[in-house]
Amino acid sequence: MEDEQFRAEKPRKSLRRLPESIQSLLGLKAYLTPSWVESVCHIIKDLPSARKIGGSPVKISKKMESTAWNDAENHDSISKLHGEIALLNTHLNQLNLKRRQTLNDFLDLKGNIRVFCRMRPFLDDERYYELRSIISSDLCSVLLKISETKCKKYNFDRIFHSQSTQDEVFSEIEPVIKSALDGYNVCIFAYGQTGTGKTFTMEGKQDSPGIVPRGIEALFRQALESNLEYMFTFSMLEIYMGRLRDLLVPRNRNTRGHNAPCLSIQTDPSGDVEIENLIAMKVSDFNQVERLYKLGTQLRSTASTMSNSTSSRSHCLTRISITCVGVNSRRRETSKIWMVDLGGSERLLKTQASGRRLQEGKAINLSLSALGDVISALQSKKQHVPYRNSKLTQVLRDSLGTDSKTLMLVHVSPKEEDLCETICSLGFATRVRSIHLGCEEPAELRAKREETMAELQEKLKHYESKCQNVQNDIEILKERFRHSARPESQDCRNTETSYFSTEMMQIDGMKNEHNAMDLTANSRSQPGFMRPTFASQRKMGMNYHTSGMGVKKPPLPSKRKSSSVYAESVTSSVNASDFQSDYGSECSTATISGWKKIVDDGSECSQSALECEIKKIILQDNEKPNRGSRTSLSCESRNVSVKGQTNGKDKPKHVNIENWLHLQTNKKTSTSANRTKRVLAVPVCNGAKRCNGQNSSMIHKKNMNGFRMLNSNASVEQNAAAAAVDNPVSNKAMDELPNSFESPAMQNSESKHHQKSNQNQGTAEAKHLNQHHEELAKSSEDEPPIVQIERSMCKTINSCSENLNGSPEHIEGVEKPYLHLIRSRVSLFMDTDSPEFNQENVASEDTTEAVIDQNGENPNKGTHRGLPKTIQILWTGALLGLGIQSLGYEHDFFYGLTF
Ligand SMILES: Nc1ncnc2c1ncn2[C@@H]1O[C@H](COP(=O)(O)OP(=O)(O)OP(=O)(O)O)[C@@H](O)[C@H]1O
Repeated sequence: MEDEQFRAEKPRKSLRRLPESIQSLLGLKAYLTPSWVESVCHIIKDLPSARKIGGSPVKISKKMESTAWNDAENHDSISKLHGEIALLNTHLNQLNLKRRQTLNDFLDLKGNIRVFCRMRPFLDDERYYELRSIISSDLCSVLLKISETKCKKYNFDRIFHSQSTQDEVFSEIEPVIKSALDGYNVCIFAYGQTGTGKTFTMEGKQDSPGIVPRGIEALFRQALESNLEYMFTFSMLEIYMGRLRDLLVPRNRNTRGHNAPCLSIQTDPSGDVEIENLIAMKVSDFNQVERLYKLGTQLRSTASTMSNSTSSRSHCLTRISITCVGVNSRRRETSKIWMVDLGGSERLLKTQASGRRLQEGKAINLSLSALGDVISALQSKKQHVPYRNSKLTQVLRDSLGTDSKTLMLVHVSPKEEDLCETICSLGFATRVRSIHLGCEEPAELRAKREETMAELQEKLKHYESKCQNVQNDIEILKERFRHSARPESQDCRNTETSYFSTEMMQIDGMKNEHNAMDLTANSRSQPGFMRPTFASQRKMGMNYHTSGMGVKKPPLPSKRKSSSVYAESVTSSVNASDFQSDYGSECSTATISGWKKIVDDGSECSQSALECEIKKIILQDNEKPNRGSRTSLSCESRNVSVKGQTNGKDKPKHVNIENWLHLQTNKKTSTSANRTKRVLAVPVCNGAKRCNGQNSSMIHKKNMNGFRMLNSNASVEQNAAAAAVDNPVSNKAMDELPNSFESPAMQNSESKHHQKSNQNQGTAEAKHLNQHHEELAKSSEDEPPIVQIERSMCKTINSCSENLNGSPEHIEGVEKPYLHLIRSRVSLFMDTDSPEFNQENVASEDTTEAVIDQNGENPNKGTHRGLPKTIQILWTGALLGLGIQSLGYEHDFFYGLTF
């Protein structure tokens, strides 16, 4: 019996171990012959399953049995948990739908366009006036003391008196922020006279943050609490004197702002507005937004006025776009919140502004008036809404209307001397409310409305707490799920990609940048008439950042792109390291229809998606959205995009905001260096001494050459700037550079500072320059002969130039007349022949432009044109002569020539 049992056990044991043995042997397969490996593989394939050996079920050991049982149990519990989570999610979605509906009803009753009034307190230096405040208020009305005997009452949706806190103000704002998450466009304005606290309300102070930081914080918090996955992008722009300017791109004064891509407003047939070329940075936490916002506010146009030392001279618009795909109950797939700090309204007669301040004031007043017209038309449900009357209303077109929520905070000053402005502001508010004095809502109706609103508010609270409870349950289940799930399933979960790829938005910027560079490069190789005009270059952002050369270029997008070109640009992935771009374009509304198509099939784009880069649709190859799987993904992947900020595994591949901010900081610090670029065409490169001579025009040309050779080197720019200090022409050019944005005071101080530092650096930099020439010459061994000739010539010129004062006639074996010839030749090489200097030539286009700017014509024009041909002819002739001589035909040749 025992023997039988032993015999029966033995093969079973060895059979059980067989797969393990073979597997371990397979580990050594690198060392075994291929035929052996093949035969072993066949054995594995032919091996009967563990359960059936010899036609009858094999007895499974207790341990295996219990493991299998555990596995099955585990599997059951996991699938049960999965089911429960899915069920709760469905329930949560239903609750959310009800909550959304209730909130919307509540806001509808409150009014989709509401006007609040905020009274500024007396500031420390105004305490003297305190007793003579002209304004008093209750909850919904303001009483303005016009004279000793006359008062005027203005009604609002809510009044914030002078002691109201930022918290109180935000309590009215918070519901509309929720509404934005639900897919409604929201617009919040701060309106008022200069110095009445608009920026204080919107931005706030460190200890009392305003609507923008609170709103953004609330957005992220609410997104976190929700079971949906959101993607946020941040943009900031200003409207200054009727022009749009991206506040996330520092302007370059030297190119008159031409390096920044032109922002243009696009509206699609459905009425959605997009701003072409506006940067939309993907943000996933409050910190990122805060830093971007700081960058934007630093770049905003402000100036000191009689009323406010840091008066905003433009309208500052902050936009948060919220995208949530696959939730049908949401009003829109992408909604946006605009938070607008309007420029201060002012009575120009009173401020006695002149010049630029006057123009700014006029522009602000005009656009405010247009805004008033639009809101008033919307309130009174007019057929025609005059959106087109100003840039401000064009930009906000889709966020001002019955389908969106608009809040306006009108700010007033309590000072008696500001009475006229206060009357104007309150008059504006009345017009915006479209409720004429005496035509207020009857008390009975109002009471009924308030009653319904209170009911809705209760209902809303109920739904919110229910949603919160369900959300908590889901979290608990998820936690259990995480614990009980096996590593494989966790791996599976980890590989689930978030719908919103981390690169999504920023990469488009890169692509746009690359395309822009590509266009620039291509356009250079095209004949002049085929190149895009300057205006169209700006529109495409082509002349922005020509410095980022050497980047692999995608195909040139044509004006009317074929769908295949677009599909390529949409789906190709971009390396993190490629991120050199610092701007991107936002999808214009023309592309929206195309976008939807791409989201569906990931490869096609309709013809309507032309003229601008598709920003939102650029996904990694492996991250094409799968709409069908959205519901299941949303639950888990939310951790990646919103919650999992600290999750190492889910870290974004690009720290784009870091890059961006770094780039912007660099750009800001290099603004002065850029400025010198524009005067680089002006004399002196090799030492400031040479500038003083009377041959300034000749030296001018020489230094153009020197600059081109080393243009990319920052020290050269400084050197040239140092040289420019000695040259009155260049200084004049520098001072005369038009600056449509910065205040003259700023320009002067910057310019002075710059000149001073350059003077100090001049001599040292000149030495450095020469050293650099030497280094370049040393590193030229592997170069083509033509480049080597250039280098040796440059070297000679430099050494000649250094000795110019000591030995004017004959230097290092080069006679002075030939020196100019060599220089001219070098310049020719650099202009046309040497591929090495192409980049520098690109950058030096500005230089030429600067020279044209100063003198009205290009001094280089025609100077060298005839010379190369003459030299070439002479050189060819000499070679020919030598050849003929060596052949012994010189007599015949010259004899023939005489005839
Ligand atoms: N509610 C308030 N509580 C305390 N200080 C306030 C309040 N409102 C405004 N201030 C102060 O008043 C001054 C002017 O405010 P602010 O710069 O916000 O005005 P503004 O309307 O934005 O002006 P401008 O239109 O010229 O930009 C600031 O010093 C600000 O701190």
